[in-house]
Amino acid sequence: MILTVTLNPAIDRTIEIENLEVDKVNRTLKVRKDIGGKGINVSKTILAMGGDSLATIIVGGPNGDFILKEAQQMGLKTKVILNKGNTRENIKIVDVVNKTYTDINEPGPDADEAVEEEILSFIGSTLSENDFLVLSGSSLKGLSDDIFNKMVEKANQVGAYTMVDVEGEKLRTVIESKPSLIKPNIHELEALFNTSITRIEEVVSYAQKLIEKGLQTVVVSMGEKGLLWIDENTVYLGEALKVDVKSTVGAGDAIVAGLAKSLNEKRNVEETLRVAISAASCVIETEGSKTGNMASLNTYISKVDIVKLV
Ligand SMILES: Nc1ncnc2c1ncn2[C@@H]1O[C@H](COP(=O)(O)OP(=O)(O)OP(=O)(O)O)[C@@H](O)[C@H]1O
Ligand SMILES: O=P(O)(O)OC[C@@]1(O)O[C@H](CO)[C@@H](O)[C@@H]1O
Repeated sequence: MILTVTLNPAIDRTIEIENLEVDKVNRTLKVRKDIGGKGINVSKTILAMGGDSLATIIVGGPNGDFILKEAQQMGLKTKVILNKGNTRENIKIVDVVNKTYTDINEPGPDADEAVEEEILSFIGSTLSENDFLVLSGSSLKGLSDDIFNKMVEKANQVGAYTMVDVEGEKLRTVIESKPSLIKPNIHELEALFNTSITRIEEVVSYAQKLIEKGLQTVVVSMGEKGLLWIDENTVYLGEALKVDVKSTVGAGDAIVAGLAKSLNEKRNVEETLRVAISAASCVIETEGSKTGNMASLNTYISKVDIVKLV
């Protein structure tokens, strides 16, 4: 089983604009609303690929109701933890002329006192060996600073595989709990080491420092430059496909979805990277954070180039 966790889901409001200008009145071309938050996107993409997962979500208020209704309509399996505060709405501005993608994310509501205990006990009682726990996205105010560590530790206790896609201090902290795999993008890796990275050799060398701390695998996504897989013995580069980018929202989540689904099916690294990159290509060809249309998935899988560097 793949269990995703979204502590801070969102309604993603995607606004298309021609030539976005700050300090001016801008008129929209199109607006759409999707249910989002990184773990929800991972579950949506797994479902679109014909896979199965359980999405654990903390929701509340009218926005929470909207998310539950949409999730049910799309056939997403959910474990719902109710919170009093209204779930957030995030703005995604796509400038269709200049091809820029701007995110404005709300912090989300405060967590009720009971929520942390509820989520930890659910994870503890649900996961067993061979399961996958996928933790991604931001947290809620009111939850412990080391909430992600606590969730990883629950999974470690039963020998489940843990995948984490979080940023900033949360990433720095969660590494101490030794998740099986983390997926920073290159900017998150730079922030982690307080440096700037230009060459692939540097990405590999910083990722190897994390492997030395006890992680099994570090997957670094690098936008149109593709993806690096680094583990104790090997390094693979998966090259991105050239596609018509409609929205990059959820590209990283599609990578995580492809990794989780393929590793859960015990595919090898090369196959896993092919699936992950192909899923991301399908998602970025899709408007907003609508579920990616996976019609091209198999064609893309056969096109992705994987290079074994070590
Ligand atoms: N412009 C692009 N052209 C082709 N592929 C892309 C492009 N941008 C992203 N991708 C694909 O999506 C993957 C993930 O992208 P990226 O590294 O930007 O993730 P991220 O920063 O975690 O994404 P997110 O925007 O979801 O936070 C890349 O590894 C690549 O396969
Ligand atoms: O604020 P967070 O939790 O870091 O990110 C939330 C978010 O930007 O991530 C998804 C795309 O990856 C969107 O659906 C959502 O709005």
